[in-house]
Amino acid sequence: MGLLAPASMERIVAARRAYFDDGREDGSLIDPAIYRSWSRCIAAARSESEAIAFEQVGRSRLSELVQRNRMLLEAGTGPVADLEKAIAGAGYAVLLTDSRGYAISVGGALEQQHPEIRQAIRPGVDLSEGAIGTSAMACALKERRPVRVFGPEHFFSANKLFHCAAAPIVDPRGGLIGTVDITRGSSHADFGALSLVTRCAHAIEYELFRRIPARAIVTLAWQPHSTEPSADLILAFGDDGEILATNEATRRFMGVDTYQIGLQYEDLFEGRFGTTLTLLQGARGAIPVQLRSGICMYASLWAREGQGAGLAAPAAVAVAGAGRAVRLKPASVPDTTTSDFGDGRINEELEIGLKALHSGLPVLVLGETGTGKDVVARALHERSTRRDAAFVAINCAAIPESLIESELFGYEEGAFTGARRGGAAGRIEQAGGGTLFLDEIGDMPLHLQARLLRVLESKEVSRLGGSATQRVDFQLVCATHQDIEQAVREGRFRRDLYYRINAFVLTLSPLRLRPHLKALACSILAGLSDGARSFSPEALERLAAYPWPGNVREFRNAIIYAHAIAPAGERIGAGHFPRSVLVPVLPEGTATGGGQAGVLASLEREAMRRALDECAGNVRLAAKRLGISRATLYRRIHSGEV
Ligand SMILES: Nc1ncnc2c1ncn2[C@@H]1O[C@H](COP(=O)(O)OP(=O)(O)OP(=O)(O)O)[C@@H](O)[C@H]1O
Repeated sequence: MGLLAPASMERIVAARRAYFDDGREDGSLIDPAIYRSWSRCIAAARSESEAIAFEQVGRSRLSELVQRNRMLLEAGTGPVADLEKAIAGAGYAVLLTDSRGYAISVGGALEQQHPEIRQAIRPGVDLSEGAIGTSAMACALKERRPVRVFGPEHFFSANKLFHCAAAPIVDPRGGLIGTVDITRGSSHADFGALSLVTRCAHAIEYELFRRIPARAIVTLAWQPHSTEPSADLILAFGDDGEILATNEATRRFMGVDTYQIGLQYEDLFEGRFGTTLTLLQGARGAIPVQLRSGICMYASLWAREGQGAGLAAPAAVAVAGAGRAVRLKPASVPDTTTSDFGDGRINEELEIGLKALHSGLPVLVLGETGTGKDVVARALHERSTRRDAAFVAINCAAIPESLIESELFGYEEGAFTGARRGGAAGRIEQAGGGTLFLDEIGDMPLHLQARLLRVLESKEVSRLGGSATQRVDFQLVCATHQDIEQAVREGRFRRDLYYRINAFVLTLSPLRLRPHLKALACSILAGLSDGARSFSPEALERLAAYPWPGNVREFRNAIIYAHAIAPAGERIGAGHFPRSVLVPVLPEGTATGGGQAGVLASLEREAMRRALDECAGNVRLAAKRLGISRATLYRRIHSGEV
């Protein structure tokens, strides 16, 4: 059917009779979506000659509808006004419906419509298939695609006056949230109606994208110079490269349920998120990126109002009232400068860690992946006397071994092929006066461990290819998820360096062993919603019952997800969490081994099975989603536990 000119009304009327009298279908004349709708109406024992009442909900239901769909209404304001302007001369009324088919905003050329149409197009009228039979909005909602419905294509003869076209509106997480529809009493020269509603729906979807508290919104295109966002794939990334949202085109193109929690940049692209982001920030236009499937595309930062280029600066933007943008605290990064870290024991240890740093001793932070080692390192810096100087973080596992030496120690001009003219300072030099954070120090190559030890002991650094030394003064924080004592025993980590960096060890326990999960959940939610939202008691119970193999990272992502999908103004309930979190809570002692440990083990197995299920058996993706290593997941599968 697509965007063809309307078929003549007589032929449509004849095709309708052929269906109603003999069940014959003509898919070349009538959209199969309409046949499917007719068949549902017949199955519901409706008769085409029934009278239809376009009933409006009462005032309090209407204000509830408006409140529940506030986000859609706000995002729709601009695009709908543009659409109304574009079609003012063509006599169309324009309306938005919610996901159930209730009209939530109406406008356009209402006064030009027949009284029957005006009666239907009022806010709060139920325009779902169950109420008014086949219509463009009902078909668009059912089929998740734009649909046009001419007069006699409506199931009820009483609606043959209406000629309408509607397109579904999908939110950035893939949820169907409503439709935009144009309706009028004449079918004359209806070219372009479908295309117009489709463009308006896309414009609303882009508006919704703008409101995501993302670290970066990236568009992908085939050519380096594409400027038309509607042709692009769009992805929103969180601070750690987690995928917060994608548009429908991306979901279809990537063939993955990208709005499911847990997918990271690295699951879809070659290379690391941090590196790509740095390149994007430095680039004037698009940069080439490679998908894991081998396909090459061009990525650009999506410029958003009031922001440079697709970067949600340190502060995120949310919307208050009628489209007014307000600044919030960073969406996901805890406020590390306050004394409350969401956990009493960690707060106390941080205080001791600070004293160690102030006495010139290093701090070593240990913990499983995602427990917050990076956050703790930053908190130490921000609360220390050196907070006004640089915080220089280097991830020893992320930098190729061939580059780590020059990264850390810097180099002189001519030190190696490609060395910059004038040389470059290393990260250690850059940390002068401030804090050097060596993340994943357990992965540092042995030969560099010796050099690092010399720097720590002498407080002097010499650049690669140079002989001069320079005094450096920094406070040192290191972190690793490795069992570093084991690494020392196995000779993978130098014992002398270990003793040099472990003056004070701050161990972050896995989330499943922390007693204050609910308080942490509330503090993360307060940061996201500026204190405006809360959890239901069941939601808090569910959070406390899940084993969180991905630790705070997975926990925080689940809360961001629930905050995004729970309707505005509603408390966050257990049902708003991602599927993987909704594991059944087993009564104590029912799992193998009995007792709390047995229950935890059983929940862990359940979480692993679910993750494997949701990732269609892809162990790499499932391990990533769970925040555990691939080797661990393979081991659990092969041992028959999962
Ligand atoms: N106390 C906290 N409150 C809110 N969010 C937190 C807290 N601790 C950690 N997070 C969040 O959890 C995520 C993981 O934290 P972080 O990167 O510090 O963990 P990590 O232990 O360094 O992980 P990895 O070993 O994988 O690098 C981050 O997005 C961080 O913002």
